[in-house]
Amino acid sequence: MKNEQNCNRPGRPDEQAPDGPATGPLRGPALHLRGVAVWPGFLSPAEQADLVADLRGIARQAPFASQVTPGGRPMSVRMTAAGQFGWISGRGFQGYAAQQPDGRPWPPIPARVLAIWDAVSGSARAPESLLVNFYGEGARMGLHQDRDEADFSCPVVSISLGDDGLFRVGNRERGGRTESLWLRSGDVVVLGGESRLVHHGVDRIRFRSSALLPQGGRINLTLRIVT
Ligand SMILES: O=C(O)CCC(=O)C(=O)O
Ligand SMILES: [Fe+2]
Repeated sequence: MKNEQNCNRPGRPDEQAPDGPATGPLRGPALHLRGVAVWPGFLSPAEQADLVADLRGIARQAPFASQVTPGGRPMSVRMTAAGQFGWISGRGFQGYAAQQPDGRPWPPIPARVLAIWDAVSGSARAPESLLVNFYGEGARMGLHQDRDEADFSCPVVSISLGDDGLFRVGNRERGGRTESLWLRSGDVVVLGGESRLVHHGVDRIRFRSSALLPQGGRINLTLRIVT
């Protein structure tokens, strides 16, 4: 169902003056890669550690699970979620789901994660879904669009934790040239406006390039409005 509200609110943070907005916790201007806004080092090491603690709480209530694509191929990332909607994928189906496979609700989105959305999204609506992807050694995510949400005026906010990940950005259409950038722990990315539907993916991680996660690996959090 299409929600009549949309996410536009005057003065998206990444369109404001280079020295930042008058209020709010934005730290430094964003870089832009094909319209994708990137805040390198948005989170301090202490803030990153706090988020990892929040994620441990989520994983206790909603364990990370391996999923297969609708075509039956195993995905290399392991996933969990928080908020009103998680993501379930298996042979012949994939989509947002209001419950875990065992029928339990997803845990709530941590306040510290909501605060990041408030700082960078420029969205008048609150996020409904936090997807948590864990990339172990060798994991990757192929080029795709995030297009299962109802309202593309709402951005997707992505937070990187742990090992470096090589993030590739293409075009709205399939194919064509792409550009890549290493995302590091604490970086925040916004796919919004013109860049909301660009193809993107993670080619590889640099396993054990960060000491944030004792077992190594990369965690990516995405915040989305689904309805
Ligand atoms: O891991 C990333 O940086 C991107 C993840 C992503 O594109 C997604 O979850 O849809
Ligand atoms: Fe994506």
